[in-house]
Formats: sequence, structure tokens, C-alpha cells
Amino acid sequence: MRIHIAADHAGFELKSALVDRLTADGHDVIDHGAEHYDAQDDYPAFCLSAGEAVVAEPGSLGIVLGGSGNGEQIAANKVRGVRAALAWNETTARLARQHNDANVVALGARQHSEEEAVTIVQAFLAESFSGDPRHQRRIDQVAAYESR
Ligand SMILES: O=C(CO)[C@H](O)[C@H](O)COP(=O)(O)O
Repeated sequence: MRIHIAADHAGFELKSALVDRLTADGHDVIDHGAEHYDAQDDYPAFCLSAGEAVVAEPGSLGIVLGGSGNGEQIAANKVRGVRAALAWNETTARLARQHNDANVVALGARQHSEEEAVTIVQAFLAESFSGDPRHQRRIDQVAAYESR
């Protein structure tokens, strides 16, 4: 699967670990920065770039990383067509796909061990949208608002 990943300084180390792990899992991972560790960098441009790439390439998924994942989720969700979910355990990661058809997952690198974060991301990537009409209806309502 094609995966677009992005992180600021707080998620930088986890991003490197995820690029290695997900590539080893057979995914095609595109890194949208940060390219280097810079303790003063800002997350929006990286997350917006990953979000735009996900929307431009249907079927791909995105991962945005920061200290909490909150700002990264907020930024990614500004891209029309992005449904970014903040996942904080395997269940919320799976539900983001099953119920919300999330195409981007946000994670707080300061909230998890590396192993925990990898497991959460792998759970997100392995899950599919249920296609249940009640979930689709709700997603469509949000999309209708977004396209006004
Ligand atoms: O999680 C984040 C945004 O939601 C950022 O990674 C976090 O705010 C960065 O903090 P600092 O500049 O103090 O390292």
C-alpha cells in the first residue's frame, strides 16, 4: 500500500522508525518531511503535504506524527477530502477505518513507546471501512458540509 507520512520534530524519530518498519512490511512509504530534525520546526506544512498526497492518490493512506498528534490531525483535516483520526490505541485505530473510513491517522509520538505506536499504525493500515450504510451516511453528511 502507498503510505504518505509526515512529522514535525516531536514525531521525527518515530517517523524514521515507521518508515523502516512499514517498508519492511512491504508498504511503499513516501516521506513528506520533516527531512531533518529541527526542534523549532512547525507541523502544518508537513501534514498538509501528506494530506494532499493522500487525496490525490485514492487508495493510499496517511500518517501524521507530532508530540500529541492533535495539531497534526487538525492540520491534515484542513485538506478537502481528508478524514484524519487521532488514534491512541489499537481499538481507536481500527474504528477510525471501520466506522469513519479515515484516510489519515494522527499519532502522538510523546504518548506511546515506539513499539506501541508501530502496533497502532499497523492496526490502522490493516483495517478496512465496514461500508455499513449508517457510517457511510454520516461520512456523506460531513462531506456535504465540506463541499458547500
Ligand atoms: O503535538 C504537537 C502539536 O499538536 C507538536 O508536536 C507539539 O506542540 C510540539 O511541541 P514543542 O514545540 O514544545 O516541541
